[in-house]
Amino acid sequence: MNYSSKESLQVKHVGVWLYSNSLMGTFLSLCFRLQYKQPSVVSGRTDVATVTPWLAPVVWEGTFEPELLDGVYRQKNVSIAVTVFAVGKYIRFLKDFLETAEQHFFVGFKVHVYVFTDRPAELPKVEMAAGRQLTVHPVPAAKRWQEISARRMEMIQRLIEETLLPGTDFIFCLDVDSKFHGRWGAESLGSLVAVVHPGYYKTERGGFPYERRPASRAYMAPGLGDFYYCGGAFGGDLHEVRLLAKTCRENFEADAKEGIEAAWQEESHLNRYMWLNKPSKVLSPEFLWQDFKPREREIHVVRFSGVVKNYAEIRPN
Ligand SMILES: CC(=O)N[C@H]1[C@@H](OP(=O)(O)OP(=O)(O)OC[C@H]2O[C@@H](n3ccc(=O)[nH]c3=O)[C@H](O)[C@@H]2O)O[C@H](CO)[C@H](O)[C@@H]1O
Ligand SMILES: [Mn+2]
Repeated sequence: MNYSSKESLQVKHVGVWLYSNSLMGTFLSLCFRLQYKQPSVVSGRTDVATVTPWLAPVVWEGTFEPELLDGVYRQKNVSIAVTVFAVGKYIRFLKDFLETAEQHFFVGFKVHVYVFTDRPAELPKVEMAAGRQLTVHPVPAAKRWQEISARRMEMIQRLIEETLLPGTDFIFCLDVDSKFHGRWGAESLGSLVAVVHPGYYKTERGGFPYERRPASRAYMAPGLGDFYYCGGAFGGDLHEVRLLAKTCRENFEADAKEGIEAAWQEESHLNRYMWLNKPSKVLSPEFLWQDFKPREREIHVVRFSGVVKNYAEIRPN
């Protein structure tokens, strides 16, 4: 072909413009390297809902291309923080949690795990891949498990404000009494991310274990509610999660001053928050299953699951 000098200048300008646009650059370079199934707007999973009424994706196996997503976010060099609390006897769950995270959680990404524990001497030794690290934050022991679970919000808020901002892109806050069994990667990233609780994803909203006393700041009136989200896994970008943690913590403390503790502590406050501030991405119960529950038809992959435990033996009260 014979371009005139004017034409070739235009072609060059278009090229420069494309490559100066980082997102476009990402997609162009991915297109050259990646082979994946052609997306379709008329076929896909039909056994589950893949979008909420406020147009947030609901993430299920079969709704995303793992390689494509990893490629998009790896080029952005994103960093991910994880908080996990292992207070009292719950330190026993940490080894499996960390080992399985190495196998399945954001493999190949920059991951920094923050462990909050009163037993730093009992920290398990787990080898971590390059780009992954762990920091221990000592916390006091507690007399009541409700206190531990509720105090998490305060510590997450402080960690974000004092250590993570600015510099870290995303954070996930996870229960320790759980293991990873399958991929948990870039498909989970979003500004405010909630996980649908595995125990209530087919329940009518009237049956959700929300806080039902109007005196509590976690109150949910009958007839309201989207999904029942779990307290054992949530996340998002640092600003959104800071606001969530701060709000839940303030509401929890204001309730406590009036002698009221929500039915499921911070989980109740989180549910109230997510009702008022809709999550930008909803993760299906694949992202927090429970080992004691038989696998259901629509669960094609269990990514993360709570282990069976003897509450009376491991909790302080
Ligand atoms: C699947 C799920 O969503 N689980 C939620 C549910 O819990 P679970 O029954 O799974 O609660 P849990 O006993 O796992 O406690 C929540 C978390 O608090 C920490 N911990 C608790 C007790 C203790 O002695 N030491 C300690 O470190 C630990 O990280 C644990 O994973 O209800 C709790 C009530 O508030 C929380 O909302 C949990 O997130
Ligand atoms: Mn748990």
